[in-house]
Amino acid sequence: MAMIIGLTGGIASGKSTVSTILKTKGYTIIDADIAAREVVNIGEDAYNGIIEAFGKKILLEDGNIDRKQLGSIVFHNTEKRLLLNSIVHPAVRNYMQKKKTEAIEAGKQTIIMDIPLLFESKLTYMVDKTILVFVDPDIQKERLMKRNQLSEEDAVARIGSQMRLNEKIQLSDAVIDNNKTIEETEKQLYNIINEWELEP
Ligand SMILES: CC(C)(COP(=O)(O)OP(=O)(O)OC[C@H]1O[C@@H](n2cnc3c(N)ncnc32)[C@H](O)[C@@H]1O)[C@@H](O)C(=O)NCCC(=O)NCCS
Ligand SMILES: Nc1ncnc2c1ncn2[C@@H]1O[C@H](COP(=O)(O)OP(=O)(O)OP(=O)(O)O)[C@@H](O)[C@H]1O
Repeated sequence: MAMIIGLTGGIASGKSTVSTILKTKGYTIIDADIAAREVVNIGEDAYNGIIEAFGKKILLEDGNIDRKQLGSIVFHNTEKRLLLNSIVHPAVRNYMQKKKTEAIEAGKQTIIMDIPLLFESKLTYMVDKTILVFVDPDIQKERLMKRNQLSEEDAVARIGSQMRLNEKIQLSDAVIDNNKTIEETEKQLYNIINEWELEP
């Protein structure tokens, strides 16, 4: 029976950093952010839904969604963010479920589902256990600003749109403190893998 692990954490907390380590160890990763990009490709259902809801003004010259523009709208307007979620999340759930079934049929013993909004979107029914990657708020903001070239205001708006860290810590089966070096993070990850006897 495959063990399904939910990997989550606030924006820029280090989920992709941890999932990359897992991938190099041969684990199967199903990434919700990739799913959310796939389902809004030109011609996909969510693509048409976004244009209906936000108008063609959020398209680039080549017809693709202008992510920067859409992000600047939804992270400063809760109603618009929830509207976007209502369009994209059902398609993301279907995509993730399909990939999970494929991985189980392929005989994978452990499947990692990297889902930023695992708790916010109440998706814990999809997984057996959860790992939370966390950082202190000031480090999170600094890393997000640096990685995405965001202003402090935009970084704070994105961080503020997600569940509070202490709530997520309560809900998680294991936590990884990603405030220090990546080597330190790796050690905590290996402890969890050994304790839970996770095989790829
Ligand atoms: C708003 C969009 C266009 C911004 O795109 P952009 O390329 O700037 O960000 P990207 O998609 O890489 O997301 C980066 C991070 O932002 C956070 N985030 C993204 N969407 C949301 C959201 N609706 N609510 C809260 N946080 C979010 C997550 O931590 C995510 O890992 C895009 O994030 C999007 O379509 N969001 C809606 C779908 C969604 O909720 N994705 C999150 C994972 S399911
Ligand atoms: N321990 C660390 N020390 C220094 N920088 C780090 C560390 N962990 C992650 N980073 C950097 O912080 C940024 C955010 O990390 P990462 O992209 O893994 O977060 P994430 O949780 O996947 O973000 P998102 O919510 O956007 O998916 C990246 O630029 C990454 O290189």
